Amino acid sequence: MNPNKLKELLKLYFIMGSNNCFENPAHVLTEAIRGGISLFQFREKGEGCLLDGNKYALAKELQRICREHDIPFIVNDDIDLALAIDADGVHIGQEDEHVLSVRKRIGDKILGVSVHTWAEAMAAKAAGADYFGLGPIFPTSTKKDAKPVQGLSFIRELRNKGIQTPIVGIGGINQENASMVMEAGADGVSVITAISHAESAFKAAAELSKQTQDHDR
Ligand SMILES: Nc1nc(C(F)(F)F)ncc1COP(=O)(O)OP(=O)(O)O
Ligand SMILES: [Mg+2]
Repeated sequence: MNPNKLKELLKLYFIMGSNNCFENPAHVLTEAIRGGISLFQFREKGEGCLLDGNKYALAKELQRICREHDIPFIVNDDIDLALAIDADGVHIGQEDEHVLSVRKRIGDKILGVSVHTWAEAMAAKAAGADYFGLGPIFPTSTKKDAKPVQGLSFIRELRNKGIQTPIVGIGGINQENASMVMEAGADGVSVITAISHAESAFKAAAELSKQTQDHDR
């Protein structure tokens, strides 16, 4: 995908699974879209997550909502599911299937990779990653096996070294700190609980969307 188009999509990247929600995930996603998210990742993982047919059914339901509103649908980790439902892309981490083999399997779908070091970023770039997920930027309780909090330094390091690859920050990002992540050089922020646990997913997304505008570098 064209990097500039992808940078626009990464502005407000909502990530959610059924176990991140107190209420109906389809309703939360619909409200988040109404509030202004630009990209969605289906991440059905961790304690109490759906499996097999139930996971597939929820993926199809949320994908339908995204398609109705022209929001690309990304699948976390599960390449088989992504291919089965013709998702718009996948996101993988360092412990998931290797970037090279995933790229071969998904063709020109969007491929996001979590990177935590210069070496991981260069390897992912060389293997065909379309964007980097950098984090955890701030402390997070969502991902139980998250790596140490890295703050904004790694975003700044990549930009100072002239890396233009689309970058989205992740981990503990909310309405209070989203602007800082953009000012450090990220093209967007990804959030889970800042929207999925909000009183109003619509208002939370709208506020975050405001914070991520007007930071064109
Ligand atoms: N899911 C993610 N999405 C992003 C995105 F860039 F999309 F914001 N960045 C990072 C992660 C974390 O990916 P990973 O390290 O494989 O852990 P998990 O599979 O538990 O999410
Ligand atoms: Mg993963």
